[in-house]
Amino acid sequence: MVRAIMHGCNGKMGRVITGLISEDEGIRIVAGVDTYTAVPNEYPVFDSIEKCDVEADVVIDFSNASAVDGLLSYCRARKLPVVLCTTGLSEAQLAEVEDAAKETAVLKSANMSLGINLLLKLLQDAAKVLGPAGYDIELVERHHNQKVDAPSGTAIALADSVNEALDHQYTYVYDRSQVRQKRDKKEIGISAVRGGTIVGDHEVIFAGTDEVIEFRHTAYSKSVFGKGAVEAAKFLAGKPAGRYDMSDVIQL
Ligand SMILES: NC(=O)C1=CN([C@@H]2O[C@H](COP(=O)(O)OP(=O)(O)OC[C@H]3O[C@@H](n4cnc5c(N)ncnc54)[C@H](O)[C@@H]3O)[C@@H](O)[C@H]2O)C=CC1
Ligand SMILES: O=C(O)C1=N[C@H](C(=O)O)C[C@H](O)C1
Repeated sequence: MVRAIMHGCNGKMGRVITGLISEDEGIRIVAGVDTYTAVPNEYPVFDSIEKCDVEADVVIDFSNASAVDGLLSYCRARKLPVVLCTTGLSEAQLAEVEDAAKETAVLKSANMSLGINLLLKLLQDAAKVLGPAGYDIELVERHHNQKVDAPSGTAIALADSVNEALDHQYTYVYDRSQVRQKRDKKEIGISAVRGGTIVGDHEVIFAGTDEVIEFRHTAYSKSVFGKGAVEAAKFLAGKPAGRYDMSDVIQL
């Protein structure tokens, strides 16, 4: 039985994971961490990771970018594997993730769903044909009105996947309002929509002369992320130090 610490246990995803794990015989939550502690939990909850003294095999993190530095230090010190799902990390934090992975197992993924992880792969084939053919590439993501980071981590991961297939020749443009000029051929425009309870929607558009090809993924419930995170935690427990991602967990 894998013992997990749920970091961000009282947030939207923390609650989804708590529900999923309560019905899973292969894993249990032995402790939670959240700065918001004014709700009852069925496991002990600490208001910071530093205070958590419960033995565990893995941490699942859905919290806030500001909480990730402390979490990485904690996991490094204890050689504790961590499934890092929080988005909006700075460049310095991304470098810190790579450093931490030299000392413990770190699985970082901006999106734990099967669909997005398949899309990351499919897009590379499309980009290799449509990029050189001169198709313009644009990305639109839509999320709920509680989301704090923009663009979404998934949008950046999708753009990175396309750009990797195109030998990293493209730059990303997030805002066209300050310039009066046509788009460059070698750019990927990324737009963010925020509203209501949209769970997560990503559209990748390849626009050519007289034809448009669109790839779209729509999440209808947060469970698709939760299920992937639980599978990732079971996979990562006991793994040696290193960088992992969802392609190590899901057969694609
Ligand atoms: N990788 C993926 O598949 C997915 C990633 N996410 C990302 O996960 C993160 C959390 O998403 P939600 O659960 O929707 O947000 P949320 O705001 O509902 O929950 C975050 C929780 O973290 C807690 N928190 C804040 N600072 C903390 C700290 N220092 N230590 C411990 N807990 C702290 C908050 O009190 C809150 O309960 C976001 O960055 C989001 O983009 C969300 C869904 C899927
Ligand atoms: O904040 C969210 O809700 C989500 N965040 C992730 C992201 O930024 O890509 C993944 C998912 O789309 C939901």
